[in-house]
Amino acid sequence: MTLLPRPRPAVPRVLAVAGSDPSGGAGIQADLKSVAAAGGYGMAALTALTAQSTHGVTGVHVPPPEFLALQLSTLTADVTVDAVKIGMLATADVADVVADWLGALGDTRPPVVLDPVMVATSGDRLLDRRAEDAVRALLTQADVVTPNLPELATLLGAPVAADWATALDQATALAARHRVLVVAKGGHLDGPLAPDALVGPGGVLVELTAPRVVTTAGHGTGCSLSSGLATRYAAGGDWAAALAATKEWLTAALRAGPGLDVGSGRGPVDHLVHLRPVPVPPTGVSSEVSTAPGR
Ligand SMILES: Nc1ncnc2c1ncn2[C@@H]1O[C@H](COP(=O)(O)OP(=O)(O)OP(=O)(O)O)[C@@H](O)[C@H]1O
Ligand SMILES: Cc1ncc(COP(=O)(O)O)c(N)n1
Repeated sequence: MTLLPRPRPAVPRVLAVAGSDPSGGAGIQADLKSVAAAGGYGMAALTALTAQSTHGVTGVHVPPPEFLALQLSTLTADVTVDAVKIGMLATADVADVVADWLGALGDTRPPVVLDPVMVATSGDRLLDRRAEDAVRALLTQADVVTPNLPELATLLGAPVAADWATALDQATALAARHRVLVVAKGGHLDGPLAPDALVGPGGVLVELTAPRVVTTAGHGTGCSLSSGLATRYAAGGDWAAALAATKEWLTAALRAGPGLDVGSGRGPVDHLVHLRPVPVPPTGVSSEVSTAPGR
């Protein structure tokens, strides 16, 4: 669907449709900080509550899906939403509510970044296995999808990529199948670099490489990347530029995470690193724009 042109707001109003992480590292708590760090105004409609610490998830509570529908309709009857980030969806019924809401907006729907959260890094499931088809169906209503490597493999129905070249091939196949832009993320690979790429049906549009940060404080990087991307796109209207700026910020936030001293497990990144009194050193992120016609 071709979306109606939208004005570029000075302060984008960005809605996260996602789950709650009381430890503040992932989920809507991370989204709100990430949106603020990118200069946006953050809003949140909760899909699910988790009981969670830096050590993992001990419980998930999903409120009635109709209540999510009410959150979404009440909010959007009043507030203009400049971009949407979708995170944890928990169940097929919840995913269907989001699909119905987006469908009803038609060509007035805002740009959508879908982070297809399936399993927390701690290994705990955040999406019912039976809901995978419902998340796949949502791809047609997203502008960009930001799967990690296991999520990319699940969405495609392929084995998990063990190297970056395979990840890029899988991202291209997913982009072509669903006519969506894909951010391939190399956070789960080993090696000295953490590559990401914006990929269209014709291949890589832009590839970004950061030195891998050696840290235990990497909780919520996926949530933070997707909401930062949605916010910067709403402000600037350019996915590649939005991804590059978000990667730069996230790399600095990852480096600064241990300084927060939150929990004894996998701690959060410092979303607000640029507000700290210590100057942020150069991150070493480099980007390479492809000449291939990606989309
Ligand atoms: N150790 C690291 N050093 C630098 N960047 C990283 C590191 N780990 C992850 N990233 C970056 O963080 C973002 C999220 O990547 P990742 O592949 O970890 O996604 P994810 O699994 O969805 O995140 P999460 O762990 O929050 O679920 C990407 O931009 C990735 O390159
Ligand atoms: C509510 C919620 N949403 C998303 C994640 C994924 O983040 P991570 O993979 O870093 O655990 C999470 N742990 N909790």
